[in-house]
Amino acid sequence: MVDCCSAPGLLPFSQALTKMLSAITPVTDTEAVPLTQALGRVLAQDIESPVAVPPNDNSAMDGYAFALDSLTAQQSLTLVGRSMAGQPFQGQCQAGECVRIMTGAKIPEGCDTVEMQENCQVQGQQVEFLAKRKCGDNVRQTGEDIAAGAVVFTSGRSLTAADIGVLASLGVAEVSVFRKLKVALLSTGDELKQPGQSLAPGDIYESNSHFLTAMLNNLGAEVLDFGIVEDSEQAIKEAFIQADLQADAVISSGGVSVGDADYTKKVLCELGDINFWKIAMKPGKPFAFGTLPNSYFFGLPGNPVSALVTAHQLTLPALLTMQQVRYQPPLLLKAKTLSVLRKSPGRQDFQRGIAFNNEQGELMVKTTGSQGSGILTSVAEANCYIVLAADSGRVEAGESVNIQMFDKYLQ
Ligand SMILES: Nc1nc2c(c(=O)[nH]1)N[C@H]1C(S)=C(S)[C@@H](COP(=O)(O)OP(=O)(O)OC[C@H]3O[C@@H](n4cnc5c(N)ncnc54)[C@H](O)[C@@H]3O)O[C@H]1N2
Ligand code: MOO
Repeated sequence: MVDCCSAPGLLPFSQALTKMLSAITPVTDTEAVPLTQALGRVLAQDIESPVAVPPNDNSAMDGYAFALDSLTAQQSLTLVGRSMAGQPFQGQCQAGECVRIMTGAKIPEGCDTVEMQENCQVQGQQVEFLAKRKCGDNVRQTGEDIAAGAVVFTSGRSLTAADIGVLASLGVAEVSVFRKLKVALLSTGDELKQPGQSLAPGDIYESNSHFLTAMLNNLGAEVLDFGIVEDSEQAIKEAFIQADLQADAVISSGGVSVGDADYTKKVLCELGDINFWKIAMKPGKPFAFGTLPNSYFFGLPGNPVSALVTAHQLTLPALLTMQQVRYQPPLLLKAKTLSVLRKSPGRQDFQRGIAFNNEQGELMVKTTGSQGSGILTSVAEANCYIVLAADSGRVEAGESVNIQMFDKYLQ
């Protein structure tokens, strides 16, 4: 732990992230939820498939099922019955015979191949096959998606819409998930008013808790809104104590810099510990991370873009780790920049960009314009970060840069 009153140098972004994630102990309590409530929840069990998917060999086409051996002998087979999805053919298909079959219907005993009806000519009970087929054509094999007993998902997976479909296909009706995180939000600043209130001279509307609530909703956390806290040491202390009693994580914004009304770090030091403060990133330099007696503490800078970027790049991975989700570094893509990107060496930049394909199909990126920490529209207009290494300087148009596409938490 650093002494909060000392002035440490700027911690490189990747070191800050590693330090923070390694300090976190995840929640362990679990609960059972039905599939309808499982989206975005984190699995607390491995899922072993109780069945094969599909459970039977079945047809991929509407047409006729037969044994390929029959067809090599003659091009025309005798129709002996019908197999529908949910109403399989009951008998045994013999050599020289075929069965009318619909997509998804069970392949009859004695058949191994299906021909689509467009390649068949039917006259009475005789079906003529017009094309050549290989054994197994148009047959979906038992267990070709999932074998019975296979481990489909492991604990720590955040469930997506597709995952919920897969679980349903296994017949799983309810899953064990880790409990939701309780996250307290508070915004410090005498100048802040909530939307809907009127502004006095010098006031501004409070925006940080609003996008943070939206991001936390996307994460599936329970938000405890502690509202606006005045710029006084006592008020901030009382709010931190209350928030810490109720939440797993406390997120504040504002008051982490060096101004006369910046009490966040001081109070954190009195009540708990600062793990680190000040990161070599732009925006977001004065981000602070630490612990309160019962919770983790994330001190976001007040500037809205700085608060949003640090919440997304640092607090979110920490919350996911608390929630037992395995950390996966974001995917970086190479894009050619259309714009000149101004940058001075020293901090890792998370500039906001718009990625697109040009007429040649190349991945391009352009800046959203002014990158000031108060220009929140620079994030709203963007679909990606342009990530520039701490030691890099200005980037010329036409150069290749790393971009990180925005993920579901920002959408
Ligand atoms: N002398 C120095 N001054 C500053 C430094 C520095 O190193 N030395 N760092 C700058 C950087 S970088 C940032 S980022 C900011 C962070 O300051 P604070 O975290 O103390 O934030 P505040 O001063 O409270 O507010 C900054 C700015 O953001 C507005 N704000 C605050 N909360 C909200 C909210 N919930 N919704 C909307 N807007 C909010 C506030 O009105 C200010 O305009 O410090 C620099 N200064
Ligand atoms: O870190 Mo501040 O976010 O540069 O404005």
